[in-house]
Amino acid sequence: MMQKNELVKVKIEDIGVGGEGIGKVDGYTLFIKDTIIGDVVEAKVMKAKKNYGYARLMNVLTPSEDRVEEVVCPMARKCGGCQIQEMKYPAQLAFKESKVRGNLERIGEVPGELLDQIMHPIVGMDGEGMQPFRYRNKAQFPIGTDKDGRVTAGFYAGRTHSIIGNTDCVLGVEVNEEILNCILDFMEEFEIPAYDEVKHKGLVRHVLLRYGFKTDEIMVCLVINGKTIPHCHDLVGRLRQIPGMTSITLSSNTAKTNVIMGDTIRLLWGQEFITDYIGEIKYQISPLSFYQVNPVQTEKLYGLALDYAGLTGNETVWDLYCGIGTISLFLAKKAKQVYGVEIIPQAIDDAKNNAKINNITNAEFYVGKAEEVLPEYYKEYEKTHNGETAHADVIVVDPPRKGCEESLLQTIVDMQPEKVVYVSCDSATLARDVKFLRAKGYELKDVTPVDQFPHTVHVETVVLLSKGEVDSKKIRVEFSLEDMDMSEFQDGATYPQIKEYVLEHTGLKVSNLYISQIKRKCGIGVGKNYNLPKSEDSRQPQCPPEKEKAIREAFKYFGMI
Ligand SMILES: C[S@@+](CC[C@H](N)C(=O)[O-])C[C@H]1O[C@@H](n2cnc3c(N)ncnc32)[C@H](O)[C@@H]1O
Repeated sequence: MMQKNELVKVKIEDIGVGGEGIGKVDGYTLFIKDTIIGDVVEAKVMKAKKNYGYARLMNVLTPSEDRVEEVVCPMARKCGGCQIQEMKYPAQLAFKESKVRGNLERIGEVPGELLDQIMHPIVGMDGEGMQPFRYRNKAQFPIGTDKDGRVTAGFYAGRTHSIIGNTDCVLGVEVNEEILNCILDFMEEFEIPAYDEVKHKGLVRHVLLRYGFKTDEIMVCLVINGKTIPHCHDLVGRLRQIPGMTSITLSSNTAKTNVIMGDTIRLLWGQEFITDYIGEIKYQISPLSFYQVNPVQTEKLYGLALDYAGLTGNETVWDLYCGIGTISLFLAKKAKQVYGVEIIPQAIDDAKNNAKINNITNAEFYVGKAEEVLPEYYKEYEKTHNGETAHADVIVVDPPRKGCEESLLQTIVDMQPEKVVYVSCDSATLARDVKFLRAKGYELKDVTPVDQFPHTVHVETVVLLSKGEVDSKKIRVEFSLEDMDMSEFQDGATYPQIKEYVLEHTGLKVSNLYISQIKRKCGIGVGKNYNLPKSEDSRQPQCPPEKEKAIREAFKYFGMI
């Protein structure tokens, strides 16, 4: 075990979830902030536990060859928003790719040989060797007072309430700085106080900025500890001079809370939303809407999801955790019907509205928890359709970091879609869920990481799973729609009628397969290939005697025998 204040020399081998470099000294693990893979550093142990500890970087003894010569944002270390800005971009991508692969192997128990075949290189931002900045379409700056008593905008210094002034975050668009300076000058001039988190006093708390990359529309929303802002007309007059200004609003948040936005939005000028596009789909984005922050990479991510879904226009698709329907609407253009499920009612309102403005009529949206809505729909469908299971061709999930609940994954398996497309922002929970789906017979077919958040440790991944030998206990029966038995139209009762009769009179559930087997036995014609196995080695389950008896009773009742 290390001792506090001990000076150690460490080679950094990995990056932790919080962005700290990780190195080992005689088997003892140390986490050291502001280091990157390949650095050899001198560090001082600050906190020592039994098997691991935290150390402070004292000197970079030998810099990693992946270190950038000059860090673009001088605030990067203090701010903590960009954990790996000191790493060259290609090295960031390599790190993220190996993180996804490592989690799939370790947590997901996906064999390395399989990943060699199905995992594609990470999709980074364009430009070989470039350092991608200015990719975020959304920024939220806290407003406070600096030590000289001047109003300032910036970010909170780690674990404190004090704001370090920085009006130009290099991940955001350049116009943000002009807007913030305009607001700060206005506040200075009219002596409008910034909010003080500790005293719960003052007025202006945060400024939310959004920018439409395809439309150049700008949104400004001031979050205030009150209902109005004095000299509001003056502020609006200044802000609307900025080219692209489209929406100026106030959000009232008078609660003593860390939550940034208040519940109500008041329009000051323009309209309450800005418009932007992902691909050809138009989205109206209001201050409270969830919208992906990196539109360039989002288009690539959704393009992959669409590609993996392999739609031809005949499919029924579920988009679970659909937010404002971004993926749903992307897929709706190529599917027969899309159902979206999302927990936040406001997001579903946005989704419905977005469907409307794009003239999309084959997308329906439900508010609720995916793990409740889908299983309930499945059970209800079975009840009202005589034991038939609800059908889905493709199920897309894009859950938050914690991944999907097991009950939801089980319902997905029960529904047996041909394809499951999993979009994930946490490869550890993705790996856990992939393990579950593979154990239930789904095959992992493709894995592609996408870098949505350059300079941070986060990485998105999209994977495709296909229906394989689902549930090894059941024997696979293959048949297609073309083989469907049409003879029922000549022979008295339909399959659902027979099923209903059997269920009502005996409480037994019988399948189409069993009905067709007994029809054959009774010499009632069935379609030529109906339920005959396609491959030589397929074996069909045989109808048990009590079900045969019940089916024969139904045939008698319908005058078929
Ligand atoms: C990673 S976002 C994906 C949103 C959307 N697919 C997109 O790309 O814009 C996850 C979404 O899941 C929603 N959510 C969280 N828990 C949920 C649950 N249990 N059931 C349904 N939606 C949930 C969140 O509100 C959020 O909109």
